[in-house]
Formats: sequence, structure tokens, C-alpha cells
Amino acid sequence: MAKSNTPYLIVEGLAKHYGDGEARVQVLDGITTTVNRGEICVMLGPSGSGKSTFLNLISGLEGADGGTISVGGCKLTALSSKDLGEYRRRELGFVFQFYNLVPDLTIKENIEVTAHLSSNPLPMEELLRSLGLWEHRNKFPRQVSGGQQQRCAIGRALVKNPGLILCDEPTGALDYKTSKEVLELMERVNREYGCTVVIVTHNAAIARMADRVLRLRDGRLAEDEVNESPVSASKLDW
Ligand SMILES: Nc1ncnc2c1ncn2[C@@H]1O[C@H](COP(=O)(O)OP(=O)(O)OP(=O)(O)O)[C@@H](O)[C@H]1O
Repeated sequence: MAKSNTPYLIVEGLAKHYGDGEARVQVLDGITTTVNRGEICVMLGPSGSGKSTFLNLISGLEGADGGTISVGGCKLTALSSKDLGEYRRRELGFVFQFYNLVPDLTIKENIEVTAHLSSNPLPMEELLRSLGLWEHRNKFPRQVSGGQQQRCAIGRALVKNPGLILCDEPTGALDYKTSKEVLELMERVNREYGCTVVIVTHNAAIARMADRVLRLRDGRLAEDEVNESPVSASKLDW
């Protein structure tokens, strides 16, 4: 496994609300946790519990009300918006539920778009082969399956060679078999490229493959556990 004992993502006292007065919702209420470099961390929580908000704060897309976030020694709250943009370009890859590919670009071109953002992108042919997309590289997203589109989205996140990959319900739009294939790919990517992976999901079964499991409830972490014996993604069942 790629995991280490070096703290990489350090979150302390993180708080976030939306709305005011009657409409005020305290989404995150003092989240404190540490994810080590190279770990797969799965965050569980019911719909509306704040999982996407947590990812938005880690990615610096939204500001917190209070608390601190440090990623790879870089303290986000101390960064200017220009430096936050640079942090996202250099350090982060995103994988979403609905792929968000550019329809007019081929599979290869969709990945190349983010490769250009990096000073040390992964070699394109090796990456496409590793993703099982080499034969499909010149097709457009509408010409490939949902699983292949999600593999392309993972490639787009990965090609920059980022330290951190944030996944928001990455299997939410996929059937059982394809979901497992995508999770196996995430596991392999984590092992081969050493990136830290944070996956937020409703699906508790996915937590079994994690090195660390976080469970959000009422704005707080109801669970923050190290999983001593993660199960291979191929063995997950739900
Ligand atoms: N920009 C916003 N303005 C106001 N309220 C928001 C905003 N974004 C999120 N919320 C509210 O914050 C709460 C948490 O939303 P969030 O999307 O983080 O939850 P989630 O756990 O990711 O949910 P799901 O699993 O359904 O995606 C919800 O009550 C949501 O309505």
C-alpha cells in the first residue's frame, strides 16, 4: 500500500454554516481529523450531512467560518485567492459523480486539458493504457460507457500527478459491476501513484476498502477510525 504515517491533510476545528436567522444551517461544527499521505480515506454521511461542503473547503473553493486546513504542509487559510488557484492546479484532482467531461473533446483530449496545467504530467500513453482507455482514446464521451467516462474523469484528475484526489460520489451514477471496476481503479491509482484519496459517499460498503473512515453526523465526526485491514475493492459487496 502507498500509505504512510506522515500527516498530509490536517483539519482542525473546521466550521461552516449557510444562511442566516431561521434559514441558518450549521453544516460543519468543529471537524478535526488527520489523513496520512497515501491513505484512502472514505467519508460517510447521509444526504445533506455536509460531505460535499467538506470537499469544497479542502479544495479552497469555499471559505470556512473557522478552523484550519493544511494540505501537504500548505495552510489554506493563509493563502491568497491567486495562491489557492495555484494550490488547486498543483495539488488537487477532482472526480465527480457525473464525470463533467467536455462533450466536444475526445477521451484523450479531455485528459490533455488538465495535463497542460501541470509542470510534471504523467506520460499520456502509459496513463491511457493503465486506465483501459487506449483503444477508446479518439472517441467522444457520448461514444463510450458510463464506466469508461468515469475512468476518463479519473485520468483527468490523475494526469497532473496531484498529491490529493477528491472524489464526490464517484460511483453514484454507475451500476454495481462498473462501480467495483472504478473502485478497483482508484485503489490501483492510489497504490501506483501514491496519491492520497478522499472519497465521500452514501455507500457504507465502500468504507471497507479505506485506510481511514470518517462518518459525519449533525456537523460533527461521529466516527474517525483507522481500518487496520482494508478489504480489496474487488471483494466489496453491497
Ligand atoms: N451554497 C449553499 N447555500 C446554502 N445551503 C447550502 C449550500 N451548499 C450546501 N448547502 C446546504 O448544506 C447542507 C450540506 O450540503 P452538502 O451538499 O455538503 O451535503 P452532502 O452530504 O454532500 O449531501 P449529498 O450526499 O446529498 O450530496 C445541506 O443542508 C445543503 O442544503
